[in-house]
Amino acid sequence: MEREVDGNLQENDSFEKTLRPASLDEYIGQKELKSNLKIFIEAARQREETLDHALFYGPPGLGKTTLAYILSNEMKGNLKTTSGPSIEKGGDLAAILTTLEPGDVLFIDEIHRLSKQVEEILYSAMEDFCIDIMVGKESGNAHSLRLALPPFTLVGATTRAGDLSAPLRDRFGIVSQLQYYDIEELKCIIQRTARVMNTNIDAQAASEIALRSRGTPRVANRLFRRVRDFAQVLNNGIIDLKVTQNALDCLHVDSLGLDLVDHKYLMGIIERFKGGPVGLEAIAASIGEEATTLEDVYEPYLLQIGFINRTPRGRIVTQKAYDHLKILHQVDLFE
Ligand SMILES: Nc1ncnc2c1ncn2[C@@H]1O[C@H](COP(=O)(O)OP(=O)(O)OP(=O)(O)O)[C@@H](O)[C@H]1O
Repeated sequence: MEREVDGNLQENDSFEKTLRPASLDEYIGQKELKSNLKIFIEAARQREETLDHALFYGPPGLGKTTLAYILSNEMKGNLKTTSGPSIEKGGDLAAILTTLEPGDVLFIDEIHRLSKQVEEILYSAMEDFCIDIMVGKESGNAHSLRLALPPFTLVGATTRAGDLSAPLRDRFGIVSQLQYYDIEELKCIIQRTARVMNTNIDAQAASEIALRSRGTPRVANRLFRRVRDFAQVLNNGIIDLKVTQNALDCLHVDSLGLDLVDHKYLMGIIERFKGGPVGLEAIAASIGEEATTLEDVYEPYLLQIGFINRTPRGRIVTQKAYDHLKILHQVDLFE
C-alpha cells in the first residue's frame, strides 16, 4: 500500500524534479551542513581541485539527491546518477567511471547496497582516481590493466549508514547526516513549491501542511499537491486553513502526520503487548509486516517524535503516544 506520508520515492512523485532547488542558497534548512559545504566548495574552487567525496545519510526524502545535484551545479560539473543495486558487476562500475569527465559528480544512491567486489573497485577510484581491470581472460593471457580516471567527486547517499563498510566510509572526506526539518523550514519549502507551481497558499494552510509532513520535504510536497486538488474542486482553488484541514483529514493524515498505518503499529503494541517492551519480530508478525519495513519506514519518525522507545528488551510505546491517541495508559488502568 502506498502511503501519502511515506518518505520513500513513489511512482507519481515524478513532479519532484521540477521542484529541486538548483543552488545551496535555494536549499532550505540543514543550516550547519549547508554552511560547511559552502566552505568546502569555495576552498576546492580556490585550489582549482574537485570537491572531496561526500556521503549523506538519513531517512528518505530529506534532500540527499537534491544535494548531489546542487554540488554538481556549484562545482560546474556534470552529474551522473546511479544506485547501489543497479551496479551488479565490476564491469558495470568501470563502464560508468570511464565516461566521467574532469570535475563531474557521480551520485550513487543506496550506496550501502554495493557488492563487495564493486566496492573494492571503488576504493582505488576514490583514492587514486584509477581502476585496475582484468583483460585477456578469453585468450588465456589474463592480466590487469590500470586505467586512469579524471578527477571526480563521488556523492554517496544511504538511509542505512550502519550498513556501510568502514573502508568505504573512511574514503569520504565529507560525511554528513541530514536532519528532519522543523515546521518553519517545511513551511518555507511548501511556500516555495506553491510559487514554483504558480499557486497561492495562505500562511496558516502552509503551516498546517508543515505540521503534518513528518519533518520530510518529500512528504510536504506530496501533501501540498493533494491539498491543491481538494482546493481546486471544493474551494475555487483557494488554499486556506479550512480546506487544508479537511483534505488532510480525508487522507487520514492526523495533526502530527501519523496515518492509519502508524495507528495500526502503535495500537498493535498497546493492545497485544500492553504497550511493550516487545521485540521487533513479534510486532511484525502480529501486524503482518516485514521487520525491516517496520525498522526503516514505520519507526524512524515515531522515534523522532518520542512516541516509541527502543530498549534492549524491545519497543515501548511512550506516554506521549498514549496522550496523542487519547487512550488511557495501562499503568493508569491498574492504579
Ligand atoms: N532543503 C530542501 N529545500 C527545498 N526542497 C527540498 C529540500 N530537500 C528536499 N527537497 C525536495 O524534496 C524532494 C525529495 O528530495 P530528494 O529526492 O533530494 O530526497 P532524498 O533524500 O534523496 O530521498 P531518497 O533517499 O528517497 O532518494 C525533492 O523534490 C526536493 O525538491
